[in-house]
Formats: sequence, C-alpha cells, structure tokens
Amino acid sequence: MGQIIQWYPGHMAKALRLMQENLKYVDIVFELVDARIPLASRNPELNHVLGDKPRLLIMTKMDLADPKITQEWLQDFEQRNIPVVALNVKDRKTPQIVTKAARKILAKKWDQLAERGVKDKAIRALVVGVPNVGKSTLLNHLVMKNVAITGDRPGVTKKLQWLKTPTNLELLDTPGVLWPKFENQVVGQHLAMTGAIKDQLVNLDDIALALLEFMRGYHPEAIIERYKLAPDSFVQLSNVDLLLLITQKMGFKDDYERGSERLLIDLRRGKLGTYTIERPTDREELGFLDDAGNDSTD
Ligand SMILES: Nc1nc2c(ncn2[C@@H]2O[C@H](COP(=O)(O)OP(=O)(O)OP(=O)(O)O)[C@@H](O)[C@H]2O)c(=O)[nH]1
Repeated sequence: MGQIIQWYPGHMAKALRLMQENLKYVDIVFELVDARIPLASRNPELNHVLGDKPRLLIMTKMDLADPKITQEWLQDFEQRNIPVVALNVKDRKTPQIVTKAARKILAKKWDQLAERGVKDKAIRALVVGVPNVGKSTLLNHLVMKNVAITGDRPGVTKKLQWLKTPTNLELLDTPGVLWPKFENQVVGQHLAMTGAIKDQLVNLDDIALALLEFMRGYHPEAIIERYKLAPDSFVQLSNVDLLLLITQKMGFKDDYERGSERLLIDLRRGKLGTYTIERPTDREELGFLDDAGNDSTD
C-alpha cells in the first residue's frame, strides 16, 4: 500500500515546493486535468504556486468524456481567461495542438525576443497534474521517439534534465505530481471512479454505489443495456439492491465486492459509454474555487 504515502501532507507540501523551485526555469506550465472530473482532478494550491506564470490547461481523456459537457467546460475555462485545450493525449495531433496553444500564449514575449534577435527559441515547459491524469503519456507523446536530453542547465538540487520535442519544446523530464484536494467525500468518489485513486485505498462497493447513483440521473440506459436489466429497475430498486442484482447478472452470485470491481472496470474501459461526472455548475457544491483567483483555499 505504498500509495498511501502520497496523501501525507508533508509529501504534498514538499512536491509543491519542488514545483515552485522548478518554475523559474520554465516559460509555461502544462496543467493536466481529467476531462471527466475537471474539478476533482485539480489542486487549487496550484493557483497560488503559479503566480503569474503562464499556464495551459490541458483536459486529457477527452475520448472518454461526454463531448457536449467537454464543450461546456472549454467555454467555462475560457470565460475565466484560462487558456485551455481538450484532447485525447494518445492522438496523433496532440503535439501540434499543445505546441500551437503554448506558442499562442507566449506569442507576445517571443515576438519581443525576435525583435532583439533571438529567433526560434524553444519553449520550456513543466507538465503537472494529479496521479493517472496522463502526464507520462503526454511527455512520451510530445518527445516522440527522438528523446534527447539537453544537459547542463542549472537545477535545484541537481542538474535539470530536459526533453526536446520535434515541435521545439523543451520539457522538464520529471512531471510535477499534484495531489487532489481530498477533504470532500464526493471529490474522493469522483477520483476513485476514474481510477485516479488506487483501488486498494478505497471501499469499492461505496464507489460502485456512488456510480449507480450518478448513472441513475445521467445515463440509466447504459446500465440497463449492459447488464440486461428490466427498464424500470432504476425506479424500483435501491442502489444496494441494484448492485446486488447486477452482481447476480454478472454471474458472481452475492459477491457484490467482485460485482463492484467489475462495474468500475466496465466504466473505466468505456463499456458504459462516454461520461463526464462533473459539470461547470458543480463548482460550488464541490467546494471548488471559481478560478477568478478567489479560490476556496484563500
Ligand atoms: N483514453 C485515454 N487514456 C489516456 C489518455 N491519457 C492517458 N491515458 C491513459 O491513462 C493512464 C495513466 O496515464 P499516465 O500517463 O501513466 O498518467 P500519469 O499522470 O503519468 O500517472 P502517475 O504516474 O500516476 O502520476 C494510462 O493507462 C494511459 O494510457 C487519454 O487522453 N485518453
């Protein structure tokens, strides 16, 4: 259960401090959030740590999210003057999309540099985000196979290692790990549903019940079809009874822990369709900042 260590406040503080120290070496921060849980997968502390450092918000796993709600989120962040893109990190176009967005954000500064004779300067970036959000996948995808470590830059405790990309980015080789804000039970459930918290750390049947509650309001037909339930099961049964019924249909008799695990695997593998758990209107309920700078940690 080594992962538990990630939740220690001391570790969180240390990681944030390290990130803060590394910030001075980069031009921009790529903050990754999961498109299905754009609130729970952020850490409001980052707003403080970043100060006025340019940031590009990258909503990952767009292919698993509800496209309509992704559009709502894009608008929401844009209205808050946070430059944002949504993507499937593994998509071929990802390096172009990310590089173009970063260039746009830094265009003015780069124009000034060009006037002073500095041409084609690489953009240096730090990738940050909560566990499982896609940081390593993005790094690997951006550098493609031409991994080249550019050496000899000053660093905090050691020389920093940079990865060059074919699109003229230079990425710090170690992404910054952020911890989710974990005070709110519902936030924890959302993180667990998407797999951002390791299954060993949570009670799977609690998460499965939370998932059924979500599906009840959002997408009942996905559950009905997948597990061949009677159409009115959602109306007649409590979540617990529904979970037991689904467990039976899966052939696990009354082993609802196994049923819960399978239900979550089905969700994460996209067998229940695309879904987005959080909408822009959930900010207040989940105790999240409004991104105008007045966040809940102020
Ligand atoms: N479908 C889909 N899967 C993704 C996407 N981005 C990442 N993944 C998958 O999500 C999982 C986690 O990705 P990682 O790149 O390891 O995430 P990380 O942020 O580096 O995780 P930690 O090392 O735990 O901090 C992997 O199975 C990836 O293949 C995406 O945009 N779409």
